[in-house]
Amino acid sequence: MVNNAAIVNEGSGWQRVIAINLTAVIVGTKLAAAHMRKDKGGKGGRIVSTLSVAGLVQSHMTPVYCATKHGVRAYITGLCKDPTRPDQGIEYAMIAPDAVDTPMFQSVDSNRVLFWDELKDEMKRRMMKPQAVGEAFLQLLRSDVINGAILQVDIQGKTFRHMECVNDGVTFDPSKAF
Ligand SMILES: NC(=O)C1=CN([C@@H]2O[C@H](COP(=O)(O)OP(=O)(O)OC[C@H]3O[C@@H](n4cnc5c(N)ncnc54)[C@H](O)[C@@H]3O)[C@@H](O)[C@H]2O)C=CC1
Ligand SMILES: CC/C=C\CC(=O)/C=C/C=C\C=C\C=C\[C@@H](O)[C@@H](O)C/C=C\CCC(=O)O
Repeated sequence: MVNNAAIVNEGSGWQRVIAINLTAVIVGTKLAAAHMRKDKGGKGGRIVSTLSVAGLVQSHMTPVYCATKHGVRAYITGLCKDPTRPDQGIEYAMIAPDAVDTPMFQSVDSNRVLFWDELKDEMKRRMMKPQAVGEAFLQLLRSDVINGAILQVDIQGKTFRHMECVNDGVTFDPSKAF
């Protein structure tokens, strides 16, 4: 199961950002986990949530959006560390891209993102094609164990992090995960 839907809007209507980016992730994850857990008759599985670099840093450009992505990281980290998780047979991981050339990015303007006029050139310089994120996603799924992984994707390449955001280089070491 993938939690991917999100919006960005720092203007009026910011409450909806919390509803979609954070509340809906919690609701969806609860529903999926209840269906998937092996100890309750399910088949187990993986739940991957699309974070953002905004879930790893604090940005004055998108403070509400950042708060939701940090919230997702905290929530998923908690599930990842649940001592009953191995019996449930569910793994949790996240992918954290930098700017990507999608309708979300293309629709950004100074009503939705703060300081956009000053920062847009820097963000556009860092922008990736969606394929880069798709390839990273597949790389994540090919790993034997993914519980605890955050795969950061940016124009420098890919970096695996563990839930505490310790940079461990490009190889995910499951022994350091939870
Ligand atoms: N585009 C970017 O620069 C970056 C995007 N992300 C994340 O990637 C994920 C995908 O975003 P993009 O593809 O860029 O955006 P997008 O705007 O192109 O796609 C978002 C999708 O979410 C859906 N959605 C929005 N609200 C919904 C709702 N209430 N119910 C059901 N579906 C809803 C939209 O219909 C759309 O298909 C998001 O979690 C976003 O935060 C992360 C880092 C950078
Ligand atoms: C604006 C694009 C909309 C949505 C995509 C998304 O996920 C939002 C990201 C928002 C903020 C990301 C900030 C990342 C910051 C760090 O990488 C800094 O090193 C970047 C330096 C300058 C950018 C401006 C800032 O930090 O506010």
